[in-house]
Amino acid sequence: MKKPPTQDKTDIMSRRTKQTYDYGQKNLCVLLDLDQVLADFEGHFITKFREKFPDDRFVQLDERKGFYIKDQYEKLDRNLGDKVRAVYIEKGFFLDLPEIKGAIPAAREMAAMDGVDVFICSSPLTEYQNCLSEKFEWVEKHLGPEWLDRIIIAKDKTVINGHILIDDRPYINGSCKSPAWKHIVFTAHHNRHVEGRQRLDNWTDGTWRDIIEDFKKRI
Ligand SMILES: O=c1ccn([C@@H]2O[C@H](COP(=O)(O)O)[C@@H](O)[C@H]2O)c(=O)[nH]1
Ligand SMILES: [Mg+2]
Repeated sequence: MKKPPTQDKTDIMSRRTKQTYDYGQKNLCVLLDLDQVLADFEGHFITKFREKFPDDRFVQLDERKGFYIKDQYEKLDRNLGDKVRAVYIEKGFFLDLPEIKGAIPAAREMAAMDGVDVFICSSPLTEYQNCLSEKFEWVEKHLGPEWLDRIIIAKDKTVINGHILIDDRPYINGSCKSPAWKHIVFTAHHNRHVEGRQRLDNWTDGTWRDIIEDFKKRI
């Protein structure tokens, strides 16, 4: 465990988070996914897809099934896969994602809670050219520049340390077979068929506070 700093309060890491030092207490480390947890990827996708391809078939939100939109559209028509991709790799797509209702005030309140550190943990598209910088811009625009130091970009979230990962992707696999975090599934249309998982359904009914308080007691 890290030793407490001697006197240098300008140490950059101690400014970034309510850092856990070896004072015999521990902060709960919460990892928040970005797309479909803080930012409405699916809703924005449909709007943009219908604008760009008004004559094509599309999948209504309440008919979504499976994590990747592209996979479901390709089942409708195999030519739709490239059109789906064209929508979300376009410049501005990630920057213009609307907020998931209540996510921003909840993230701010969570980060201000005693004994809680919050990070944003997001996977980039492999076609990262617009997506990567726009994820940072989105966080700066919606949460503020002080949150830029809390962004973790990882293709493989299983190797990231933390106590809780709140993420809409129902199955998160990677090279670490027993990740440090407990996965709380953030409910989305595409994952509502998945059973037997601890969930957070929304940011508006206050249940996120109960989850955080419960985990604070367990660490
Ligand atoms: O249908 C799709 C296609 C791509 N994505 C992308 O996957 C990652 C997931 O990111 P998280 O921040 O971990 O949610 C991201 O690059 C999306 O653009 C998707 O979510 N759905
Ligand atoms: Mg997501």
